[in-house]
Amino acid sequence: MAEVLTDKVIVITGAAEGIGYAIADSFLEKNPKAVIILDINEKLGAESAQTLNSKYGGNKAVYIKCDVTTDLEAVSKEIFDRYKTVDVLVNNAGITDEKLVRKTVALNVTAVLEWTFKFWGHMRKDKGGNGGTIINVSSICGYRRDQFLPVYKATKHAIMGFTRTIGHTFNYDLTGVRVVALCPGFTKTSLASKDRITVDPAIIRHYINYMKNTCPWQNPDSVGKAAAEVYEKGASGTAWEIEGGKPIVEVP
Ligand SMILES: NC(=O)c1ccc[n+]([C@@H]2O[C@H](COP(=O)([O-])OP(=O)(O)OC[C@H]3O[C@@H](n4cnc5c(N)ncnc54)[C@H](O)[C@@H]3O)[C@@H](O)[C@H]2O)c1
Ligand SMILES: CCCCC[C@H](O)/C=C/[C@H]1C=CC(=O)[C@@H]1CCCCCCC(=O)O
Repeated sequence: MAEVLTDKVIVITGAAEGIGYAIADSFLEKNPKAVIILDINEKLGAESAQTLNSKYGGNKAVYIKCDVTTDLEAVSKEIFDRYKTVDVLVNNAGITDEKLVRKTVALNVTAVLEWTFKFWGHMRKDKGGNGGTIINVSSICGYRRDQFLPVYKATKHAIMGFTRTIGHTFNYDLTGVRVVALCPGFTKTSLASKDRITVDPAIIRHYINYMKNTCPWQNPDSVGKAAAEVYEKGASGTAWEIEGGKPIVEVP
């Protein structure tokens, strides 16, 4: 049976812009109780919540300033105190920076694991929780093979292994918490904009050709809609590709 977002309390990390914002927008269409936007960008976070509230009414979008690499304890406590029950967590915040290995691993991997465990603990039916869903944003870089972005690829592969294990049927049957991965292809956001390229200069020419000739780009809205579909039908431990705005496909 399809899961529904109606009346759910949803937390999305890195949702001030880009894919996280598009997921917030698409989930608000389904009439949830609240969508909590966590982001380090205070100005954009507040503006984004305001834009979404103007669009949907009801002040359901709420911005809380948060660096997911340092603020887990304080912010999760604030959320649990205020809302009592959280039904959905989307671990979306992420970066590509091939030069800052520790920062990239801290955000793309360590934070995702720690936020998952905190909310998994809160949601676990066998520990008195109500069950729930955790969506981890990986990437096509979580399973594709090419010569680019080794650091970023390592982090997104890690998210695939983690999600498939913690979301394994055994763990789902034990806890009632669903954990799934979303794997977008190239999506027009700040993360993928050329002025932020940190790729080795020796391969940059190949990278630009690759981007020009091989990459079906999509808008963040396609990923937002895909996330709602994955929420509705994705079994625990599965991963879903969304590339070029085409229909979602389960990653084998
Ligand atoms: N854009 C793509 O092509 C693409 C493709 C596949 C997967 N992804 C993944 O999607 C996710 C979102 O990427 P995007 O393209 O929307 O990026 P983006 O840069 O447009 O947005 C990322 C958001 O995360 C926030 N953020 C950064 N560090 C943070 C921190 N420490 N704590 C809290 N918030 C923080 C930023 O302020 C920003 O609002 C990432 O995990 C990325 O790896 C992106
Ligand atoms: C050198 C890059 C070649 C691209 C090959 C790679 O398989 C593709 C990666 C993008 C597709 C989905 C993503 O998450 C990825 C987002 C790409 C963002 C690129 C930003 C590069 C940077 O800022 O260092």
